Amino acid sequence: MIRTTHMEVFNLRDFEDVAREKLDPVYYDYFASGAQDEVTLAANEAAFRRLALVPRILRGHGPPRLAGSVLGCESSMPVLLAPTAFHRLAWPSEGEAATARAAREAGVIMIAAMLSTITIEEIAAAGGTLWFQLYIQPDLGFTESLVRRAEAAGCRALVVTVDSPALGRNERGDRNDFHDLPPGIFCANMRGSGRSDGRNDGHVRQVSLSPEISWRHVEWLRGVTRLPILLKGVLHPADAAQAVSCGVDGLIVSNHGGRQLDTTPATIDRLPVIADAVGGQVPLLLDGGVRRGTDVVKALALGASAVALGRPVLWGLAGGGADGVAQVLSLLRRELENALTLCGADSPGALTKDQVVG
Ligand SMILES: Cc1cc2nc3c(=O)[nH]c(=O)nc-3n(C[C@H](O)[C@H](O)[C@H](O)COP(=O)(O)O)c2cc1C
Ligand SMILES: CCCCCCC(=O)C(=O)O
Repeated sequence: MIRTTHMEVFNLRDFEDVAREKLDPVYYDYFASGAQDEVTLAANEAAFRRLALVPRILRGHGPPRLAGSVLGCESSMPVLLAPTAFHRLAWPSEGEAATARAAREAGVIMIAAMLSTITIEEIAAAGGTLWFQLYIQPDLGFTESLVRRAEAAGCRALVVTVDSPALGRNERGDRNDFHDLPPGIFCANMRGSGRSDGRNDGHVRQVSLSPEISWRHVEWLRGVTRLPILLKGVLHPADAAQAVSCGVDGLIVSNHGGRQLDTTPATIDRLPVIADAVGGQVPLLLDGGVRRGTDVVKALALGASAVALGRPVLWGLAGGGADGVAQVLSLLRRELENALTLCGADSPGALTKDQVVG
């Protein structure tokens, strides 16, 4: 159990307090913040609190089974690690390698961020099942070289982030004048060769979040890889339907943890309309504000195959490296098991949408 001078952790929120105590305040703000007024950041958690769970009774079964698979990848519970950038700001010695080790030991899928601070090959050396998150770069030759590296490293799916035609306006970052990584920490995957402009020093300014990225690029990507492709950042049912028509294999209902367009709705509030639009043709995942086993249960009941965790993983990492992340995952697993049991469900698939009321 991670303990600091005056804190013990009993749940995922407690880890934020530990991390705040340990982190440089500028890095804490980078991890914790949302865009502008942070309306969406707050809405994600508030929406989970607003929804109520209706248990079913007298089901007479054993302990719930949490294990299952998503897009052919086994997972010990329906929880993935969402892609988050710059893990060496939280755990300088190892960064993403510590996160990957904890995910492997917990038997869950880690979505490695393109903007990791060690390379995808180094993460793969530490990790179990990995998916690779991609911001499609206008330099398609470079983008393809990243895809080939992810494939060669053994990544089992590509997660294309589509909510970032520009960077969200982060005022905590502006106030802290935090616009680049400190010396010695880089966007490690961006340092490789293969860029048509020859720039390869891994500085954040080399990353392009471009409004030119379109469905044409998704079609292009579909043609260059056989890996399953998920789009991350889908909130509109028409986009969800178009993604399925484009041959996309899965969707992540996400508002980037409230870091991109502020005042977008909470993800859990968008899940039902997206689930209706997709009609079970591809798996749906959800992230944003998942902090409790009951949150996971609500998302599963409303149509998600699994959820992804963003900040709590960073808090665990900052608190204790791989051990801290392991503890976050183990706390959530225990809560999920308990919540499923109390809901009368022997597995995630036994939940029904009428068990969530608004
Ligand atoms: C510090 C930080 C960095 C992030 N970096 C990325 C990233 O590089 N790529 C991406 O697609 N999403 C990124 N995200 C968004 C997460 O993948 C995820 O959507 C979000 O954190 C989920 O919300 P939660 O933090 O409330 O769990 C980042 C989020 C945070 C907090
Ligand atoms: C132009 C670099 C942007 C880094 C964004 C990483 C991210 O998605 C986030 O912080 O959120």
